[in-house]
Amino acid sequence: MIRLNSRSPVPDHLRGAILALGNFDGFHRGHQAVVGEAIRRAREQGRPAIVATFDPHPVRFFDPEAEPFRLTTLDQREEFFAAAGADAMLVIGFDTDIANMSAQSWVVDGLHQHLGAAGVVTGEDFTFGKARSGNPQVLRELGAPLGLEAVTVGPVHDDTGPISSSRIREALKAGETETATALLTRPFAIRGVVQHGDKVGRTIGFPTANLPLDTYLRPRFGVYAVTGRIIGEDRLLQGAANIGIRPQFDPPKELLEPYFFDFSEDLYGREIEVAFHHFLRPEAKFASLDALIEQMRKDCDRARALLSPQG
Ligand SMILES: Cc1cc2nc3c(=O)[nH]c(=O)nc-3n(C[C@H](O)[C@H](O)[C@H](O)COP(=O)(O)O)c2cc1C
Ligand SMILES: Nc1ncnc2c1ncn2[C@@H]1O[C@H](COP(=O)(O)OP(=O)(O)O)[C@@H](O)[C@H]1O
Repeated sequence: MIRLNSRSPVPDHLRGAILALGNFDGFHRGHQAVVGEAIRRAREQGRPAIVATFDPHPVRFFDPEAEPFRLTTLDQREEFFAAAGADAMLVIGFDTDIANMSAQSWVVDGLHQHLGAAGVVTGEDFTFGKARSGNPQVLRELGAPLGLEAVTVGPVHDDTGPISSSRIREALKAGETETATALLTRPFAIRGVVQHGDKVGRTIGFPTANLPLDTYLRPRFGVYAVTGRIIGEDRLLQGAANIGIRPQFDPPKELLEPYFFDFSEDLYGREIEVAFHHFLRPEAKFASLDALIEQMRKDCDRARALLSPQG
């Protein structure tokens, strides 16, 4: 998919697009409805469909020390937008200039002149521009004279209420993985490049591919039944993973460490994605290494059972 940058010119064939405007970090059911509506309108009108996203996330720009909260990386979002049928992703590089842009300038200079957009679809609560002065009504009023149609899509609800990224974050922090999966329509997944670790895993019969957590939201620390895939390959691996500080080992380090079943390849330097299916237990420090190994065997048995079609 074509990746546009808010600073570079837009190729001619992508002008006149319908833009889904938002951040879409989790790409949860609510985000999917907004993006889906933009793509549906684009197809109907024979126009290209572009999906916007911010990088860095505005919250991180305003508060660089904020606790990590991301549900996806840019690469993960790009895959979701492409699968939904978008023609391009517009990455809005959030910086001081963007933060200080008025709502008027967003619409006239950004959406109309820079992008040449014919329509824009947002959620009902989308705000933009300096001091969040822009909202869907402002978008409609400023857009109308420019031939820019602004449409909103209401929140998607389930039995508990509107689906939101904060509900997903709370569920993941509580270890309620299955709830997060339902809201996202897929399991929460961490993607990264496999690093070298302490090489202890192989000596205890459980080699684990070490992944940094970066700015990803920290789900409840502990052991999970996971699936994994190597980016660029079709195979789906199954496994058990520890995410946390590994209290059994010194020094404590925040890591995601999946052990994949029936697998023995070298993964160093490869990009992999680990999806969280079921929380098994909190991470712990055991009386001995043998006690940990015994527990890891049980974890793997449970993970296999849960991940099997009958589980
Ligand atoms: C299923 C599973 C469960 C684990 N449980 C724990 C645990 O409860 N406590 C802990 O300190 N390490 C636990 N680990 C171990 C670490 O994640 C990791 O294997 C260890 O730090 C050695 O990894 P390294 O050689 O890759 O650095 C677990 C690993 C797996 C695969
Ligand atoms: N089944 C497996 N699951 C995870 N990693 C595996 C597996 N088999 C082989 N590996 C390889 O072994 C490495 C992990 O071995 P380990 O002894 O834990 O070393 P490190 O401490 O460097 O992670 C992984 O990065 C990967 O390259």
